[in-house]
Parts: sequence; C-alpha cells; structure tokens
Amino acid sequence: MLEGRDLACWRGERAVFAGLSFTLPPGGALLLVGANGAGKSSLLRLLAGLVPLAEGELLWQGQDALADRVAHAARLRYLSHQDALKPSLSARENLSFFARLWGGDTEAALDSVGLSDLAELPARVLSSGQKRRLALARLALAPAPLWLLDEPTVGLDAASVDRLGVLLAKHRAAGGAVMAATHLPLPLPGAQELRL
Ligand SMILES: Nc1ncnc2c1ncn2[C@@H]1O[C@H](COP(=O)(O)OP(=O)(O)OP(=O)(O)O)[C@@H](O)[C@H]1O
Repeated sequence: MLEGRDLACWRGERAVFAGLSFTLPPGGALLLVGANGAGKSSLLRLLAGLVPLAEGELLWQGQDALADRVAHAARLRYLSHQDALKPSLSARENLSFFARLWGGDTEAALDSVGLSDLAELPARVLSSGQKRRLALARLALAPAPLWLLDEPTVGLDAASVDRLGVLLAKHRAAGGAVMAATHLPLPLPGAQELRL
C-alpha cells in the first residue's frame, strides 16, 4: 500500500535520517521507535506531505504518492503532537467541522472515544486527555486508508487506550494501515518496528 525507498529528510540545515526504507501493507502497522530527535515526527510529517522529501521515493500502490498532493491528503489522517482543536468551539462543533470535510457521524465518533457526555463543553475546558480523545475521534468519522499517528496515547487513561485499540483494530480489519510514533505501549498487535 505505502512504500518508502531510501528516504532522506532534512530539517533546517541538518540531515535527520537517510537511506530509510519500509513497506506498509493493507491491514499492516508500523511502530516508529527511536530516541528523542531521531526523526519519528519528521518522518510522519514527510509521509503526510508536510515536510519535503530530500531523497528517495514514496510510493502509494506502486505509484508516486506525492505526485497528486490533493489525492494524497485525501487518503490519510494525520494526528500530530498537537490536538488541532478550536478552543472556543464545543467538542461536538470541533468534530462536526471535520465531518463537513470528510463526512461521517459526529455523535458516533464522540461516543467511540467516550466524550458524548461532554459534547457541549468548549474544547478549552477539556482536560489534556479529553482533548487527545477529541483529536482521536476524527479517526472514527470517515474511513481513510492510511493513519499517521504521532504519540497518540500521550495523556490517555487505560480505558481510553483500550478504546483506541478498538478503533485501530476496526481500521486494520477493513484493510487500513497505521504508522505510529510512540515511546509508550500501543494496542497494535503484530506491528512491525521501524527504528530510526
Ligand atoms: N522545523 C525544524 N527546523 C529545524 N530542525 C527541526 C525542525 N523540526 C525538527 N527539527 C529537528 O529534527 C530532528 C528530529 O526531530 P523529530 O521531532 O522528528 O524527532 P522525534 O524522533 O519525533 O523526537 P521525540 O521522540 O522527541 O518526539 C531534531 O533534531 C529536531 O531538532
């Protein structure tokens, strides 16, 4: 589904990594591991089309993944370190913004992360774990084949990690693929490790 061949990435004036190759099949999962600063977030941003590819090839089903940026953006969901919430909008309004872009059932997505009871609250008053859950609810809105997740479980309690495990399992069972950077255990059975 997604293949990287000899990828290199520069941030500022420095090479972060080079010669990085991987394959990610439908239903597959890759865990990015490595020390702080190794380049995990940079790789996810590169795969999302947000950081330029310095060298190498990124292929989607055998074709140049970045040739059509709009098509590439449409096939992925990228969850960064930041939750990307509008603080003055309610949890429901934050999510319905993305539902207007992608489609999907806002109420079901809120329920999938256990936030139905807090749907009316402005995002600014949610706790850090609740904000993370609201960011994760975007994954449950409408299918996209590739999920790129940067430290998705930071701040989550055990029940919320379990709920994320359900979302990940459903996504993979439907043929979706996941690449996740993490320093914490993630509910991704059978995931391969990619060490940077
Ligand atoms: N915008 C930028 N300009 C210059 N250098 C950057 C930029 N963003 C990141 N870097 C550098 O790129 C390197 C890789 O950073 P990155 O955030 O990808 O690491 P990481 O593996 O995700 O780290 P962590 O485990 O701490 O999250 C670091 O040395 C960082 O300082």
